[in-house]
Amino acid sequence: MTSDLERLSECDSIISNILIDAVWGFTVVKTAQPKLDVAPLKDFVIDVIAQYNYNTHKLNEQLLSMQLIRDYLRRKRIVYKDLFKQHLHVYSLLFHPSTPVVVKFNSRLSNLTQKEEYCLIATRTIPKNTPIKNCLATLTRITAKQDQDLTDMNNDWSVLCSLSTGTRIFLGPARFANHDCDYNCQLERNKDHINLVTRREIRKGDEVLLNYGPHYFGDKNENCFCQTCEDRGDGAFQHLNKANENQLRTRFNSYIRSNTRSSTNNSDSPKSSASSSLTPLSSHSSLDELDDLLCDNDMCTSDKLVGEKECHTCIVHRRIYQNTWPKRSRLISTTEALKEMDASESDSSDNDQGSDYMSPNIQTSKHPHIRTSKLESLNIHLI
Ligand SMILES: C[S@@+](CC[C@H](N)C(=O)[O-])C[C@H]1O[C@@H](n2cnc3c(N)ncnc32)[C@H](O)[C@@H]1O
Repeated sequence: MTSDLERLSECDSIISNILIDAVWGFTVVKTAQPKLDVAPLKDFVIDVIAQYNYNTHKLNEQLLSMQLIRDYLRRKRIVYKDLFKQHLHVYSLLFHPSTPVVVKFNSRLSNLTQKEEYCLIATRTIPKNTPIKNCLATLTRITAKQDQDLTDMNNDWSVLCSLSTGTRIFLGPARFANHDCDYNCQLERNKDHINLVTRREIRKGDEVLLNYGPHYFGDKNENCFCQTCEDRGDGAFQHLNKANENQLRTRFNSYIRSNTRSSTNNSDSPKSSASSSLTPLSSHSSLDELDDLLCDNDMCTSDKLVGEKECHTCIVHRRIYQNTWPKRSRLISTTEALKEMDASESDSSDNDQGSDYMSPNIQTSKHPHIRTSKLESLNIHLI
């Protein structure tokens, strides 16, 4: 019988493959994990996200109506279909214009672990003690045997948390939070999901970081590669200095091997081109600098013009949000724009969207009957 964990991990792989890998050109789903052939559909997926990113329910409807997904779900039991829909929603929320984090490639950690590592980066400042909006995970209980198997497999998408109710695993976008001994977030459970909640203010450009526990990376985290350990000469850095980076890698890899029953597959090794072409995240020294960058890919810096020189991340981001990375605009229908106008007239205090909705490019020529000046004041991009 299929367990909760097997169902959730399959959903997570299929959905990550569609909504992260196909869209951004990443490889968060490794070769051994289940996936569908979404490559031919990636433009369709990006277009659908561009059209419905502000309305997650509609976005899900559109994604679920894709033939590939319908064919895939047709063979599945109802319990799986329901889980898939719920988990799809959790991932679709990442694209909402009000979501304050993005999944990014992390070249620093990839260089150290010699695996392809991703992370969560804040795209705006998030105050202390605040749940990170739309960055959730789904919890599932696991048995002691599954716990052991996952530890043996050193599964990247899993962080185990021993709660009073037993061992559980969380899957969903929050799983991209890496560990740092000086973490800025913690997991908190709400009714259906778990949230990442800030322990201190997280500033725009900062990585969202969790504490996986004191012995996740070996005894007293002696194999931890976090920035804090590097700064303090602790964890994996305690006996070695920067000149011994190769030793560090060898040490981490032998730690991985000693915890791995089945051998890791080829896709676990970092993309050589990606790791060399990406600027380490720590290079964002000032907050304002992030506004000037198109993204954290050094092929795409502020001294280059937008357009043909944009990198893949920027091109896709612009297609989805009509804006430069990491700014998000809304792309909504005229009906909805009018509804928003009425709503804003009746409730001018609703400022939830803040200054992150930035789209001055209202296509008024297509919609001459719309009250343009009001729409402009709402910063709404019409379709
Ligand atoms: C839950 S995942 C976090 C997301 C992961 N970077 C990814 O791309 O899927 C846990 C994995 O991230 C990496 N990782 C996270 N924090 C780390 C740290 N402080 N030191 C070493 N590896 C870390 C390890 O490869 C670990 O197995």
